[in-house]
Amino acid sequence: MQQHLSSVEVDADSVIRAITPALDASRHKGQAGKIAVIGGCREYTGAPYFAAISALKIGADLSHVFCTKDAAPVIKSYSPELIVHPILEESYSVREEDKKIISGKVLAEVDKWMERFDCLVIGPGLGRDPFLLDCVSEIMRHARQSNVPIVIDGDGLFLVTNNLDLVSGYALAVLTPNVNEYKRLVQKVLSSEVDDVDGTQQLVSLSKQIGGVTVLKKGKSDLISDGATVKSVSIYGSLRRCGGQGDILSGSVAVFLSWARQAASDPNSNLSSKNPTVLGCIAGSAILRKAASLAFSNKKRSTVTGDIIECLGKSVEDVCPAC
Ligand SMILES: NC(=O)C1=CN([C@@H]2O[C@H](COP(=O)(O)OP(=O)(O)OC[C@H]3O[C@@H](n4cnc5c(N)ncnc54)[C@H](OP(=O)(O)O)[C@@H]3O)[C@@H](O)[C@H]2O)[C@@H](O)CC1
Ligand SMILES: Nc1ncnc2c1ncn2[C@@H]1O[C@H](COP(=O)(O)OP(=O)(O)OP(=O)(O)O)[C@@H](O)[C@H]1O
Ligand SMILES: [Mg+2]
Repeated sequence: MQQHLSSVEVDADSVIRAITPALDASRHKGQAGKIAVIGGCREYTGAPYFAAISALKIGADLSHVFCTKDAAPVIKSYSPELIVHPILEESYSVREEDKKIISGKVLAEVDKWMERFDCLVIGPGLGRDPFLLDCVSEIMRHARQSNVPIVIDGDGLFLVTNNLDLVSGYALAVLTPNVNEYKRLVQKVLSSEVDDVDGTQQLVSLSKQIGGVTVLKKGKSDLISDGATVKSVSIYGSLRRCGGQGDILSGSVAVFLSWARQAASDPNSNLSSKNPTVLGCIAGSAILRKAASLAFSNKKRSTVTGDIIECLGKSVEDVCPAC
């Protein structure tokens, strides 16, 4: 009989404690993380907001959003905490002959900031406009050249699934597919259907086939693989499946991934042999689930994504007290 590969449930609290930086009076603004979300268009303004504000609520210092011109005032009005750049354009607002100039301008705007970012989150509420996605492909290429980690979610996964070279072999890329997004990835990369019997082995194959990119497959348990191992996070979350929880997750993974890289660079740390993208996924998933559980215990059926975001701080504090 064929042996099935099983995932290992991780001690997520230990990971969170190992990578979360201590709050220290000598640290300056920015050291706890500068995150940028590339997303937000005419239809979706909630998703990029959820991802960006979650990064701040977990403990990042600065959170930017690069979105379309018409999404920007809406996102700004949700929160003064976010730095919002109204730079992306959709096809409907661009003449064919202006596309080259405009995409050059978009790229120049993002490039001004690129090297300062600790992580990009690409895709929450991005939409699927072809011109916009072409610009975002260029942004991804530049992020990769600058060694900036990227978390790819939502419509970013639509883009990447159809252009695997954008991430293939990039060790600092994380894909966070939901059930649908995973199905499309498996079909494209492995030319097969999702294996419900030996899903763990299939996840490893998927990650390997994209050159060791870390994949966080969302579901009842979140499964994380970089092609070498499979870790599982099954901490109880909530019974509510309101939209936006994946967006929280993407912002959360971005912060913890940045912290994991920072922690591993300390010569006294024993994290240097661990993959920071995997550590970031473990911590991000666990904190979202803990926050969802706290929110659900208060709000039950009326729990919405904003309630979960309000519990992110406590879910970090319970594991890693600030002082
Ligand atoms: N407030 C906002 O601005 C938000 C904006 N968002 C943004 O929307 C964009 C598109 O992302 P997405 O997630 O809606 O697209 P996709 O994955 O194709 O799902 C579409 C449909 O698939 C189904 N379905 C889903 N899960 C399933 C499951 N487990 N098992 C079975 N079926 C399942 C379900 O369809 P139904 O049940 O109606 O048939 C679902 O409605 C993207 O940019 C994202 O960031 C969101 O982040 C939410 C908050
Ligand atoms: N069946 C489930 N049981 C428990 N938790 C789940 C389940 N499905 C998803 N989750 C939790 O919700 C989080 C978001 O997963 P989900 O599949 O809703 O993402 P999504 O569809 O991308 O969300 P979004 O609406 O933000 O786009 C996961 O990380 C996981 O913690
Ligand atoms: Mg999603």
